[in-house]
Amino acid sequence: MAEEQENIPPSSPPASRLPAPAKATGIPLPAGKPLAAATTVVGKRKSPTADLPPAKRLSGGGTTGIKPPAKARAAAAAAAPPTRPETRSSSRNGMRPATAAGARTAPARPPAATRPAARPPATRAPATKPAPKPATKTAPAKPPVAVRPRAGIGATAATARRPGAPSRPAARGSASSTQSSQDDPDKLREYMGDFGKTITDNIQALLEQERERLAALQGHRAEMQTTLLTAQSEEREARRALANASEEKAAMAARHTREVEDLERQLERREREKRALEDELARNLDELSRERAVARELRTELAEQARRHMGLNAQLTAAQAHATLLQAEVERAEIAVSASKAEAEGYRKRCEEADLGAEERIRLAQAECERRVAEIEDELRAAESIRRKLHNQVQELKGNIRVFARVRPALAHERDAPDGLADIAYCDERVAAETGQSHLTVRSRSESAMGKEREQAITFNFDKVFQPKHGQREVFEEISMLAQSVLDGYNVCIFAYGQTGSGKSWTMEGGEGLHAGMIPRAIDMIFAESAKLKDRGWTYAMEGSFLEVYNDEINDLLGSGQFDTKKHEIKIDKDKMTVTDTVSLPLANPAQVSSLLEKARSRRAVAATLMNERSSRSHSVFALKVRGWNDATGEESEGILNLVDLAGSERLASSGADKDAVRLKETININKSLSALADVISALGQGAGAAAAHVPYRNSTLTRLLQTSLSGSSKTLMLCNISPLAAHLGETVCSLRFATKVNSTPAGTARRNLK
Ligand SMILES: Nc1ncnc2c1ncn2[C@@H]1O[C@H](COP(=O)(O)OP(=O)(O)OP(=O)(O)O)[C@@H](O)[C@H]1O
Repeated sequence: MAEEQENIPPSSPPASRLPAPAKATGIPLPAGKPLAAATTVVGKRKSPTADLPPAKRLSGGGTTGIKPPAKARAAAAAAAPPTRPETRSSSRNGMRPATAAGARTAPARPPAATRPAARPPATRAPATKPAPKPATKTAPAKPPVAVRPRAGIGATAATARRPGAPSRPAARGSASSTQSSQDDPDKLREYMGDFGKTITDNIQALLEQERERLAALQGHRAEMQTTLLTAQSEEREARRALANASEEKAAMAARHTREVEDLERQLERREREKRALEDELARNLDELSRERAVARELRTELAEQARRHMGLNAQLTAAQAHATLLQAEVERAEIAVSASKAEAEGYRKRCEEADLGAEERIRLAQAECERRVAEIEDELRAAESIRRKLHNQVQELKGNIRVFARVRPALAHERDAPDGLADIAYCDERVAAETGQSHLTVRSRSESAMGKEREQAITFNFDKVFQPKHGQREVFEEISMLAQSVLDGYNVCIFAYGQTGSGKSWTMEGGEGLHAGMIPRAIDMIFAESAKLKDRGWTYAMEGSFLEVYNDEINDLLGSGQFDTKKHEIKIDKDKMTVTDTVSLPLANPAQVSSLLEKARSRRAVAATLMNERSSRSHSVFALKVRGWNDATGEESEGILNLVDLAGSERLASSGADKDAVRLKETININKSLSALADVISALGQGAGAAAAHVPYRNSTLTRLLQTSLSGSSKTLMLCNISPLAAHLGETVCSLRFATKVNSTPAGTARRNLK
């Protein structure tokens, strides 16, 4: 049983909460007490004889030989009242009515264990000490012997139960009867016989009573055992039910946990849904408020529209009234117009008469005007002729062969050149402008044969010196007059001369926009001026060609195919020069000239790729032929503008030609052609007529190509390009000497090609 109790989980419900079967037994279990205790209590359960005190029952058991169950005995021992020894002695005595009376009265007493501790122990009490209370209670069931009308016994019994009541009259009665019996032996014997019989009857009655009780106790014991078995089976049932209930509880707890989790998840979902709904509600509320605002605006607008509508209605009414008024006025006006028409008709007739006179006057005025215009045009043409003459005179005064020097700026990568920049000094620009002459001085340092360092300063005079700071615009300002001369029917030849990299191509072709060189600027100007001269009756037609002279041979830069392989011949007939098999393109506007230049440039680049780098080793000649005619005057003119980019003027050593046969041939040809050019210019400077020297045009292809442009009737300008680097100083001095030689040539007189 103890083991089973240990198996009960601590959380098991108290016995009082056990399921129904436990209750069905009708055995009340004390709340909060373990089942074992309850069982013990069951063992003590009140039987039909429960009114007997446990001590008495045990005592009876001991007398009858019926032993209660061991546990009952133990419980009885634990709960045995201290009166047991007394009881046992009484039982053994068996003859003392006081003891019997005490035994009978015992059931009315409370259990000994519950008696107050202050009660004196029974062992110390006198054997005759009766039980204090219940004697009177049991009396009605079986009248004690003591109450029989026999005075002696009654007195004895009363004395035995209540020894402490000496004042009772029964005691006194007993004493007097003892006295009388001593006096009368027969009475005494009779008394004793009666007494013995009574005693025997009483004992018999008591025995009978005890037997009945024993039988009742045995029946009760069997009943108790049955009840115990039933209780045990019920207990097992209860335990099974408890285990089932525990399992069920655990399952329920798990289910409950799952349900709680499900509910929590549902709760979270609901929370989320709630939040989403709240958000949506907020949005809807926002939208609603916006809608309301829109509705308010619409209502306001509607009210405004209604107000306006009413206003318009009022205006319409007013306008209709006004229209009615106007209608009446129009009708009046129509009448007035009819009257005016009639009046106008009268005026028209008078005007026609006046027009006839006016037309005559206008015709006369127009004739006068035309006469004046003709006079003015004649004056203009005369002025134009004078301008041309003056212009030519200015050019003549300036010289038909003019030389400019131009020093280019040092390029970014040249500023840190090891030898630095050459020491070149320029004259004062104001002095140069006043005198029309300018110069530059080049200083060089060299060692003499004696090992002395000597400084040499060479000054070169030119018509104009352009410093590195001067741009393309300033250079062209000095050249523009020559370009104008082409329109006037003069041949103009502009050379760019100098060593490789000195800025010849930059000067002639230049870059974009502000950096445009002399060729595009001259072309633009010629087209612009020809357009202006249209007012004075002049019409111009232009065509261009672009040739290259390389190793004294001509290549057409505008020809077909990638590279010109044709053999070209120069033919001159009566001051008219032509080159066979070359292309001359008509040019109607500057854009066409630009595309022509671009084509020539690209072909030159291809040629350079196929035959080494030769752009600086060849002369390029762009020729713009300008033919003009004046329908008013019948005048005609033809001029050619030659813009020549000469090959680099390097000396043999510095060109590296001494190590390379191709370069040697190039250099020889370049020097030959440049020398021939110098000779031609020199010869031209010696004047025309009888004293005129032979001009050696035929000494080189270049001079022959430029023959018509260099002859006495042309205007020539040489631009000597100079590098600013000290490393190029030797070549610079050579170029400047060559340019000075050209510049020192006496100028001839240019001739205008008029027909
Ligand atoms: N006045 C200038 N201002 C700015 N840059 C210049 C000027 N003159 C020349 N240059 C630059 O100097 C470099 C050499 O000039 P360019 O090619 O005109 O020399 P070149 O004498 O024609 O040479 P090549 O004989 O090889 O054709 C070019 O990069 C050019 O842009």
